[in-house]
Amino acid sequence: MAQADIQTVRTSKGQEIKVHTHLFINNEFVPGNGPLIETINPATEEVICSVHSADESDVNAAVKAAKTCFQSTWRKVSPSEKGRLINKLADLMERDKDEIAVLDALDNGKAFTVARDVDVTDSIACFRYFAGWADKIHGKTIDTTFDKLCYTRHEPLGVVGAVIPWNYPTMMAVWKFAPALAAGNTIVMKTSEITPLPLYKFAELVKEAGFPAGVVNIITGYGQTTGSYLGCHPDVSKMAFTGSTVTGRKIMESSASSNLKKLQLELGGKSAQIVCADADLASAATWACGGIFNNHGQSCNAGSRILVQEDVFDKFMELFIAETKKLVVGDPFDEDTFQGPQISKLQFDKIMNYIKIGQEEGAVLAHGGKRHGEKGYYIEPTILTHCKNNFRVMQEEIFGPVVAIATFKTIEEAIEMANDSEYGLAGGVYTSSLDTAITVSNEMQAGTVWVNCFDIFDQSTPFGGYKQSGFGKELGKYALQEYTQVKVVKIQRAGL
Ligand SMILES: NC(=O)C1=CN([C@@H]2O[C@H](COP(=O)(O)OP(=O)(O)OC[C@H]3O[C@@H](n4cnc5c(N)ncnc54)[C@H](O)[C@@H]3O)[C@@H](O)[C@H]2O)C=CC1
Ligand code: BAL
Repeated sequence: MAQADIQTVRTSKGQEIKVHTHLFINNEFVPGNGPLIETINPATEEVICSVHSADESDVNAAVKAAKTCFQSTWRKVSPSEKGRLINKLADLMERDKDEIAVLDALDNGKAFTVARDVDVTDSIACFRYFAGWADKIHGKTIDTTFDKLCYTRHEPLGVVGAVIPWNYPTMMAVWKFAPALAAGNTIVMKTSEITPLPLYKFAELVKEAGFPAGVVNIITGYGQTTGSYLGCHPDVSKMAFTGSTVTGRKIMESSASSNLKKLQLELGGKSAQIVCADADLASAATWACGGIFNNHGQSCNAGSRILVQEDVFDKFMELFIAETKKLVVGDPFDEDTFQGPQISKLQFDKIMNYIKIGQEEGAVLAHGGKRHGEKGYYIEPTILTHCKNNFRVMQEEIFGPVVAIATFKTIEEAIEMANDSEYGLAGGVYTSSLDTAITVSNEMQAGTVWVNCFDIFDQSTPFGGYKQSGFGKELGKYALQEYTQVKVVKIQRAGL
């Protein structure tokens, strides 16, 4: 398994970056004992480099570092100092924004401009938001009887384990790091084995910012081994997970069979975008197009079902197809690229198969449907119309640039169709009626509802699912509850 830590990687434009490929434990880059994992450039199908992975002994070492640091150091660091360190990390990310974005784009295939201006920019804002919370987390006194003093303390959990997916390699990590650290926890993060590179750059910045050794530990490896060791570890107090519903269940099983660790699961989705006849259709077409095709359709909240009121179906489709035709598919490092390749051959094949399944079920292929180019896992933005809600393409998460469109007659019918799903992550409604907007927002079984917009995030607003899209909230003040536990202290006053 001997491989030097630092490897040089190259973009399609000839830019060279040096990256760490060893595990980051206790503020040091150390070789892993698991198998070397090749990470593939989805735009070229070629190997970028190999990274070390963590076996059980490495996971144990990372958890031990996090536990020791929590007990001996981190819990004694003042909240304002924690906030200062988190802000410092945000400053360093700002300085090295382009380099992190290059690694996000190279490893994941997303457009470099999107990685820089959305993923990394929003991640920096997320750190700054939670840095501000670090010294504002506190309990309260509760009056009970005259002879007692009662108060609550919002205490950290200890060692947090985190497992993240490949669709937002930097942002999904930061959504967990920021509240976990602000609330006073230490953390062991397992990156996706498919996109390990950006977080090793980030690890360098953790050390440079001056975090004590062991506060942040970053490892990679396969889910069924490395991820499972972390999920089963008795010294991990909580697992924060983003990924598939199938894996979410496994993480629950790991918790149940080990120490009943607290869980936060952000899982799959099949979010509906409802287009009402009274909507501004041009605006709806623009938002709905981004709502499904942003990040190549590889978002848990992707608006992958569009429900259109039947009177305006033809007009909406004309506008929606025109918007879709504007999307530039190509090399992630071209300035005007909107959509790069899908993440892997596995995902490419899965998505192409769904396009076939949809047509076999009776959907009409209104746009796209084919591979784009000859090299790389590129798929044309694809529109399937005349779908019924029981079609597999309307019920199953495709996680690609494929939208399934159906029509409805009444708002009640649209709400019923939107809610006829095992998922409940998000949804949207386009209407000019305030009353319809409120009715649909109230009735939709989803953790986020967008009105006359879609896929808008802010670090101050919570995000998380209903039903089989998981539980627990990321972002906003709500996220702090996920990383703290409440203790009540009851003091008997002497002589009373
Ligand atoms: N909600 C979301 O943001 C995401 C949803 N997905 C969905 O999942 C499908 C499959 O994609 P995958 O990459 O296979 O997702 P996945 O859920 O298997 O992988 C996500 C992460 O979980 C880890 N993992 C896998 N098994 C584990 C286990 N037993 N214990 C602990 N960690 C484990 C993986 O190593 C990775 O880091 C996609 O087609 C998509 O539908 C995938 C990625 C993100
Ligand atoms: N769109 C950000 C959340 C996610 O897809 O995982």
